[in-house]
Amino acid sequence: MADATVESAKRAAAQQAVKDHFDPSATNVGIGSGTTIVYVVEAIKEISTNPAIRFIPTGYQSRQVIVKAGLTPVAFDSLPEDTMFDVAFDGADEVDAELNCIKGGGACLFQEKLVAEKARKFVCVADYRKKQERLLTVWPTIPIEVAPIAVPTVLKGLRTLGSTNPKLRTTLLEKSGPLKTDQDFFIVDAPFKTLLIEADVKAGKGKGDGSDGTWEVNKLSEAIKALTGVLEVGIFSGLNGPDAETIRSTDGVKTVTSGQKPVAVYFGMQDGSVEVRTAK
Ligand SMILES: O=C(CO)[C@H](O)[C@H](O)COP(=O)(O)O
Repeated sequence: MADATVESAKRAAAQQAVKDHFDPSATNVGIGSGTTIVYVVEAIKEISTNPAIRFIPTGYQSRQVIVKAGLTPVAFDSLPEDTMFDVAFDGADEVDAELNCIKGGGACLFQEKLVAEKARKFVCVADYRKKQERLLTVWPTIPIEVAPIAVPTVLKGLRTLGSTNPKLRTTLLEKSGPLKTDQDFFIVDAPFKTLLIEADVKAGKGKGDGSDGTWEVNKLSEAIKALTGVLEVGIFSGLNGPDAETIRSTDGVKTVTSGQKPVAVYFGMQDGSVEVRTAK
C-alpha cells in the first residue's frame, strides 16, 4: 500500500519541478517512468495550454500515463534526429551529491537514457528516500539491461568488476521467469560497494577505477557498458543539459561524449518541503 507521506512528498516535488521547468509553450516534452512521474504529468496537465505539445514517453508504462491524462504521446523514433526536447522529467532511484543518479528500478532505463540525452533540460523528481550523498547507500544495486543470450557472460564480467552477487531480475511472480523490458531484453541487478564521486577521487579517497576496490560513478558505468551484451547501464552521469552530446577531437580521432546527468533534482521531503539540488 502506498505510504501517504511518501506520496505527498512526490506530489510536492513534482508540482515545484513543473512550476520551475515546464514552459506551457513548449513543443516537445520527455516523460519518464515510475510512480513519481504520474504527479509530474498531473501538474503539467493543470497548466499546459499548447494543444500541439508532444509528449515523448520512455516506454509502455510512461505512454499509458500520458494517454490516461488525455495528453498526446509521440514515439521517440518518429521524430527527426535533430529534434531536441524542451525539457524531460523523470524519477530516480537514488541521487548523489554530484547529481549522478541510479535509474532502472522500473526496468525502463534504456529509453529513459535516450530521452534524457535529447533534452535541453533533464529534471529529476523524487522523494526524500532517494536523496543520498553517494550512490548505493540505500538503493542496493545497479540495474543493467542485457541481451538474454549474454546473461551468463555479463554476470561473470560483473563479478570480475567486483559485484558481489549480481542477479537476473525475475517477475513478481517468480515462476514466470525473468522480467522482460520494452526491448524484450532482461535486467541484471548488480550490487557494488558504495560509489565514489569525482570529488572523492580528487581528495584521494580511492582511485575509483576498480584497481583498489573502489569505483567512481562514471568509471563504473563505462566499465559495465563495455561488457559485450550490455545494452545500457542504469547510471545517469557525465555531462548534462545542452552539453549532453559533445563531439571531441583528440589527435584527429573524433569521439562523442554523452551524458544524462540532470540539471536539477527535486526532492519532496518528509515535512512537506521541497529541496532542490542543481548542477554546479
Ligand atoms: O528509473 C525508473 C524506471 O526505470 C524510475 O524513474 C525510478 O525507478 C523511480 O521510480 P519511482 O518514481 O516509482 O520511485
